[in-house]
Amino acid sequence: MLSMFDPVFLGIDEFGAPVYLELIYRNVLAAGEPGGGKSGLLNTIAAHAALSDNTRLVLFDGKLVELGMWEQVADAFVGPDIDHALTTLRRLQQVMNNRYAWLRAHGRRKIARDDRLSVIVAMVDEIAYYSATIGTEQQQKEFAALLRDLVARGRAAGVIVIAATQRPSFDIIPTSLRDIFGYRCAFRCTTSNSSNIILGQGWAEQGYNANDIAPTNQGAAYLLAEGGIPRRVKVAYLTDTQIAAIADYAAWIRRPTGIHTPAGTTGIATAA
Ligand SMILES: Nc1ncnc2c1ncn2[C@@H]1O[C@H](COP(=O)(O)OP(=O)(O)OP(=O)(O)O)[C@@H](O)[C@H]1O
Repeated sequence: MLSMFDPVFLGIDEFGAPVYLELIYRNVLAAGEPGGGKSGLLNTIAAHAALSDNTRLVLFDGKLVELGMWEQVADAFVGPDIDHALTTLRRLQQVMNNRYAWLRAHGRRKIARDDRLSVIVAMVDEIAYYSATIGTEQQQKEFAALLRDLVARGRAAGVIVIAATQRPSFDIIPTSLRDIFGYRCAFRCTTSNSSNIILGQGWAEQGYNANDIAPTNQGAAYLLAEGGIPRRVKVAYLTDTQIAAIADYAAWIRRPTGIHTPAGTTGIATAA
């Protein structure tokens, strides 16, 4: 089986060579204008996660349909409900805290493949929906604070955050949040400033400008990995039929195994 400890196939670079991401111990921020291809990236990562051993998905999708096809393999699927989103994030925070207590007790700093602790992949499509659109201001602030905490502290505890937004502005992605994402992926942006908000100040002026991506080139993006130089990529795209087939197969390989008996019976056959 695949594992989240293995590199995740993302797509191809401008020379047609495959691009892989080491997602374990890292987070991904994807942003760009509507229709740029962010959901394609999320679905490609979700497919790897769904097919991965010992991996749990926690999905936040205000539109229901972007990540909806993975619901059957997700531990939690949060739709347009801020209370559900907050409860789920608080639970993730608790899991993260418990894991840090466990790591400390074992004199360790981060989880490893052999620990057999599950990797938790939390995906949010779209950040702004929960942090600026639904709910009260206090709920939105709590959502932003919990998400930031997961991004900042989750990595070593095996919690990976993949978050997307079509609003690359300072109110949705403040610099302090952006900078703690190990990978940033800028799909087509309407302005150079938006591109800089995703990748970092100054990249557009050096020629790495997501505003230059043609509107017809969906799935094309600049990918920046920690400390590197943005790289032009074309993200792999799964059609709805392919996603449905992968999700079905993932549900099958994740099915409960062993012998189950109906409630109230012993499961031992008795002579008539
Ligand atoms: N990598 C790709 N290769 C080819 N076509 C793509 C690719 N990514 C996206 N597309 C096309 O662009 C359309 C919009 O893509 P997608 O839904 O991923 O954009 P988005 O950025 O998530 O939009 P939104 O912000 O509205 O959710 C898709 O329906 C598909 O037709």
